[in-house]
Amino acid sequence: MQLGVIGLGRMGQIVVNRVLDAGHDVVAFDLSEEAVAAAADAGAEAASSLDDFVDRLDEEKRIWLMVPAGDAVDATLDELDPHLTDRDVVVDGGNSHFEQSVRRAEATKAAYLDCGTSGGPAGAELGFSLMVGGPEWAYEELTPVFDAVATGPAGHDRMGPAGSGHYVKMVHNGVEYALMQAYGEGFELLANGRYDLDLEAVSRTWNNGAVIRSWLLELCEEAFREEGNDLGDVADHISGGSTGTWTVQEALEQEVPVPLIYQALSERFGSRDEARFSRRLANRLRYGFGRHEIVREE
Ligand SMILES: NC(=O)C1=CN([C@@H]2O[C@H](COP(=O)(O)OP(=O)(O)OC[C@H]3O[C@@H](n4cnc5c(N)ncnc54)[C@H](O)[C@@H]3O)[C@@H](O)[C@H]2O)C=CC1
Ligand SMILES: O=C(CO)[C@H](O)[C@H](O)COP(=O)(O)O
Repeated sequence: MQLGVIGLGRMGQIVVNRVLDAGHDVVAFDLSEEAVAAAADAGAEAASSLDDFVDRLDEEKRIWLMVPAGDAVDATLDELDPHLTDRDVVVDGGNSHFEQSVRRAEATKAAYLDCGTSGGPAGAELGFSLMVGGPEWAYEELTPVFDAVATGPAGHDRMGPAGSGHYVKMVHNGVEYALMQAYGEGFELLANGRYDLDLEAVSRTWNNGAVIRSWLLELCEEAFREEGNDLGDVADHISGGSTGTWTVQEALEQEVPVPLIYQALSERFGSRDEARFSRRLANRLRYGFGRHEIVREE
């Protein structure tokens, strides 16, 4: 089978490598010439432009987009669309908002699969978990590619119609935020608690048979091993946040309570402002109502 891949960054390069390793052919394009050269080194056919990319594809085109979510997806689809027919299949493997995916699926001539991808760059070895939405025939047509990119046949499934793949991935990310918050709070208590603990040893012990073992906990173990028990100079600042925001927005719309996910998102936003206004105001108000000493910046 032949697959065209557009977007050859951290994730797209893994898609290319895994599809090649499974014995398929890959045509690769990226705005970055270095990224295209790296894909060519791995065995892909290099495309020098989007027109060149389309020319190199078989008549029935199978295309995987792994570009940043948002404008890059629309820009790529706008350029591709004049070359597409209803026998072609386009997969968006990025973290697009599910409503954008529904809109794109309606707008493009090709069959459109929205594919939530989990596993991060660490998925290079193991393969990813893929949550796919869109037409059944297109999902079945792309199954050999999904088998290769995922951990195997059990690592992907069709969630439902257009948008459902990215919807499930959005909720996955909300859960990811809440789990990180829970581990963070537990380790913060251990770090400031009654015993002088080796947090790498705690996470290693938990990772071996404990109820709360998980990949995120393995990453906690790695973090304490590599950064030290106090996390060294790792700053109090959490970037990202868009997928968690979408999850909370959707929960509000559906009137489903998600307090843990909301709290985790809120902590993330709070971490970007070292001198939180709300904390400073509370500091001043305690003086107002109780004449508690105002703590001033040094
Ligand atoms: N990094 C991660 O852990 C995960 C990322 N994702 C999603 O996968 C998608 C890609 O992420 P990464 O690989 O991490 O990003 P990246 O920034 O490493 O790579 C993006 C690549 O797309 C290329 N690109 C941008 N606009 C383009 C265009 N118009 N035409 C052709 N190439 C273009 C860039 O040159 C770059 O090589 C994003 O939607 C991201 O949210 C999903 C799951 C995990
Ligand atoms: O999807 C992911 C992990 O599952 C990506 O790492 C993503 O970047 C996380 O989303 P955000 O930056 O919105 O927190």
